[in-house]
This record gives sequence, structure tokens and C-alpha cells, in this order.
Amino acid sequence: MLKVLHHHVREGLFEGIKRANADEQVRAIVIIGEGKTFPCGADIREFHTHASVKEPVLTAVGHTIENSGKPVISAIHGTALGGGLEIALCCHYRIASENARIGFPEVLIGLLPGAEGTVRLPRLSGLAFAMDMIAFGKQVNAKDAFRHGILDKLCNGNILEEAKQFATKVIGQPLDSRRLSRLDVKDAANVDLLFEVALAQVKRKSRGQIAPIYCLKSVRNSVRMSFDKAVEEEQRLIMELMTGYQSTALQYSFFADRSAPKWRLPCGASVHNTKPSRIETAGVIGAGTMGSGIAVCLIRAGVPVILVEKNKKMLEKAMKTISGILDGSVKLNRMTSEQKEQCLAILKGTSTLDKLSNVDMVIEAVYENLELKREIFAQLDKVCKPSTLLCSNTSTLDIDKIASATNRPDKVAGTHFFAPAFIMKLMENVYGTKTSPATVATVMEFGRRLGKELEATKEEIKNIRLHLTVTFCTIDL
Ligand SMILES: CC(C)(COP(=O)(O)OP(=O)(O)OC[C@H]1O[C@@H](n2cnc3c(N)ncnc32)[C@H](O)[C@@H]1OP(=O)(O)O)[C@@H](O)C(=O)NCCC(=O)NCCSC(=O)CC(=O)CCCCCCCCCCCCC(=O)O
Ligand SMILES: NC(=O)C1=CN([C@@H]2O[C@H](COP(=O)(O)OP(=O)(O)OC[C@H]3O[C@@H](n4cnc5c(N)ncnc54)[C@H](O)[C@@H]3O)[C@@H](O)[C@H]2O)C=CC1
Repeated sequence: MLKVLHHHVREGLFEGIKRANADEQVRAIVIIGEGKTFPCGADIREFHTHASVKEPVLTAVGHTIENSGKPVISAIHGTALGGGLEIALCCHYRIASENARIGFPEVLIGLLPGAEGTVRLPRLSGLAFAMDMIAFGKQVNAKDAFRHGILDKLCNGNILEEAKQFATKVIGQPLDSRRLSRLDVKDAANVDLLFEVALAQVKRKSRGQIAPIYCLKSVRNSVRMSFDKAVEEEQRLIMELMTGYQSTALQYSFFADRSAPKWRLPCGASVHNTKPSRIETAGVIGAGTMGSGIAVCLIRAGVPVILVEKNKKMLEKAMKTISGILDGSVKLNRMTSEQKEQCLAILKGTSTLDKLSNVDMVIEAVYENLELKREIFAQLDKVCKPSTLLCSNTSTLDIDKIASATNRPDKVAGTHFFAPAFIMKLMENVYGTKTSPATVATVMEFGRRLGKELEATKEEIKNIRLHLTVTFCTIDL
């Protein structure tokens, strides 16, 4: 089972260290995760609940560990991430299995390692490595961590036995030099240069995101300020991030990303018992903001698209826009010029729906008008082959009302992309009362193929969902 630092785990650790310190028989303390891994961080589900701030908080646990008069050794196997690694950094020694991994993935959920991680790691690994790990959320393997001084020993046998042996060797050794809060930061003289280089990288790779910049600032503070002051500032920065829309959206996305592949409908159909059909070709109707963006997503994934737009000028404009978006990708080295040409070669523009007779799926993105959409779906029902899935990008309209304009409501679903569709990762797939499990399976699989983070939503709760997902629209990735 995955181990996270719920309140009761923090409490257990805190009480355990206190008990061990009070017990005369105990001469050294080993912290090890039961089962497959060391903790992989704070419990993200606990954030914004009382449990996240209930004592002992993670920093209090860390202080008890670091201030222990007996050597505390963390024995890491599996992954030590986030708050798990912060606990390890409070220990006097760290040993790890050769195949263990460590990291600070907080930035990926819009946060920073806010239990003193940004202030402790640079004291051990040096600034450059710490900036890289913290601002990019990179995980490193045990060998790399050992090379950078984060680990004291690599183990290839039974980690607990090796930890006990290690402990016997360090009993009685002075602990002050092992307490990171008492040490200086390595390569501190280069702080400004390292900060500027890392900041330029962050701005390029994580455009528009606040957390990576805060991560760097907090690591820089570890040099510019005393330990205590830097920690205080770290707290201020994490609270700002924690209450901001970016971290809310990224945390939502973290769970959506994991739950979507496990989708299950109330009727019992699920990803495990429903086979998706393969979408080889698609039609997109409406070449406005969304239709153009959706077409880009599809052709980038190698799906040939017929783009239907009734207004010829709009169609011409959309073709230029699409080409420009792909040029942008070439400039950013995300695709080659040849790949761009391949994408454009599988995009055809037209003004009439009858060209869609043979496509496997249609995504409609015309104005948000129920009558217009119903009219289009009724026509599509006549024009398209019986197996074609008919999907709408509607933000607010009832899928059932759109589906009832056709004789195939089982093959109608909402495929709700977010603007700009070629950047935003979220895709909300909405199923109506009559949408078949096979249709849900196919649109979910299709979204996965486009590289989207998916959400399968029932029509009735779509509007509530929208309230939750609206934050995604404002992230500039
Ligand atoms: C660990 C992984 C690498 C494992 O990967 P894998 O094996 O592929 O499994 P998954 O499918 O990813 O996960 C399995 C299962 O576990 C769930 N899960 C994973 N990690 C977490 C987690 N950290 N918390 C909760 N749940 C988790 C996952 O969702 C799956 O379950 P399912 O969804 O039911 O299927 C991989 O999972 C991974 O990389 N995990 C992320 C690890 C991570 O991000 N760790 C960092 C967490 S943040 C952290 O540690 C914080 C800190 O550094 C310190 C913060 C200080 C605290 C500040 C106090 C907060 C105060 C809040 C006040 C708010 C103010 C107000 O508004 O009131
Ligand atoms: N703009 C946004 O941020 C988002 C919009 N949506 C939804 O996506 C849909 C499209 O929105 P936008 O792209 O913003 O609209 P838009 O106004 O930019 O584009 C709509 C296009 O549809 C074309 N069109 C209208 N009737 C047509 C027909 N019968 N046949 C072919 N083309 C036709 C119009 O000429 C226009 O080019 C709407 O349902 C909207 O609610 C969903 C998510 C975000």
C-alpha cells in the first residue's frame, strides 16, 4: 500500500521518537517504511482539512528527530518523496537500497517542499542540485543521491539489517555536524548565478507557473538568510501557493489523472470490461477558437481530420491559425518541420457536412446554441455511417437534449476540451442517460491517445464539475 504522511502517521512517528528518546535501552533509532516503500509525501487529500494543520505537523516531527540526542537513521527503500524526504533530511544519517528513488514532486502539484525541504537540501547536496530537484520535481535514483552527498550509504541486502549494523557504528558519534539546520549551504558563493540560470530554465519549461519560481526563491533564501528566517519565509511562500488557484487546479489534475483510467459507470461497465473502438479518422465541426484547437490536438496525434466550417473566411483563417500553432511547436523544438507538414497533410477543410460520411468520430464545436447543435446532430445522424460517434464540445448544454435529435443516442457524448485546446491538458468526457459504455470507453481511450488528463462525468453533475474545473482555464502552461 502507498504510504503517505496522514496525521496519524505523523503522530505515530512523533510519539515513537519521543518514546525511543526516553527509553534508556535505546541507543539509536531507525526510521523505515513498513512494506514496499518509505513515505511518498504528505497526504494531498488532507490539504485544506483540519488534519493537515493538526499537531504534530511535519516540521514538529522533523525537529523532534533532528534534536534527538540519539542518532536517528532513515532507511529508505522504494520512494522517499516530498514530506517523506523531508523527514529523512531531519535524520542524522540516511541509507538507502540501491534501487530506491528520492525526490521533491511538490512543484508538480503547484507547491514547494514546505516542511523545510528547500532550506535543508541545499545544505547537503549543494545549490545547483537542490534547485534542479526542487524546481523541476525531478526524482533521482539512490546512486545519484549518494554521489551528491544526500545519502550516507547504499545497501544491496536487507535494508533493516543493514540499518541496524550502520547504527551500531555511529552510536556515540557527535551529532551536531549531522544536523543540517546547523550547517552552511554548499556552493553558496554562486547563488546569484545559479538562480538566474535556473530561473531562465524554469521560465522556458514551466511557462506561467508560479510554484517553480517560488521553489527557486526559497532555495536562494537558504543562502541569503539564517536557517530560521529562511524557514519562516518558506512557510509564507507555501501558504501563498497552497491558497492559489494553480495548486488547486494541479492537485485536482493529479487525482483526475489517476482516477480517469479506472473509470466505472453506475451500470457496472468499466475500463476493465468494456472494449473501446479504434478511431482512425475524425471530423471537427466549427473552425472557431475551439474547433481549430481541437483539430490541432487530433492531427498532432496522427488522426486525419476533416474540418467543417460554414463560413469560408473563417475556414481560411483557421487553416492559417493551425499552421501558425504548429510553427510555434517547431520553434520550440516540440516537432520538426517534416512533422508539421505531416500534420497539415492529414487536415482537410470543407464547408459541408456530407464529407463526414466515413469518419469514425465527429466533434462538434459550433456556437453554444442548443437548436443549432440539435440541427447539426440530426444532419450528422443521416450523413455519417451508423458506427460514427457523435460528440459535442458544449460547455453547458444537456447532452441528452442533443442526443435526442439523433437515432443513435447511445453513440452521443460530450468531449469537452478546454481553451486553448492544444495546450490545456484537461478533457472532460460527459456521458448522457443513453450513452453506451462502448462509447464512453472509446472517447476515454481517444482522449488518452491525445495525451489528455481525463474526467468521465455524468450529465447531471456536469455543471457542478464545471465549477470545479474552471480553474484550469486560467493556467498558462
Ligand atoms: C508515489 C508515486 C510515485 C506512486 O506512483 P504509482 O505507484 O504509479 O501509484 P499512483 O497511481 O500514482 O498512486 C497510487 C494511489 O496513491 C495516491 N497518492 C499518491 N500520492 C499521494 C499523496 N501524496 N497523497 C494522497 N494520495 C496519494 C494516488 O492518488 C493513488 O490513489 P487513487 O487516486 O485512489 O488511485 C506517485 O503517486 C506520486 O508521485 N505521488 C505524488 C507524491 C507527491 O506529490 N508527494 C508530495 C506531497 S506534498 C508534500 O509532501 C508536502 C510537503 O512538502 C510539506 C507540506 C507542508 C504541509 C503544509 C500544511 C498544509 C496546510 C494547508 C492549509 C491550507 C490553508 C487552507 O486553505 O485552509
Ligand atoms: N471558447 C472557449 O473558451 C470554450 C468554448 N467551448 C464550447 O465550444 C463550442 C465552440 O466555441 P468557440 O470555439 O468558442 O466558438 P467560436 O464562435 O469561436 O466558433 C464557432 C464556429 O462555428 C462555426 N459554425 C457555426 N455554425 C456552423 C455550422 N452549421 N456548420 C459549420 N460551422 C458552423 C462558426 O462560423 C464559427 O467559426 C461552444 O459550444 C462553446 O461553448 C468549450 C470550452 C471552452
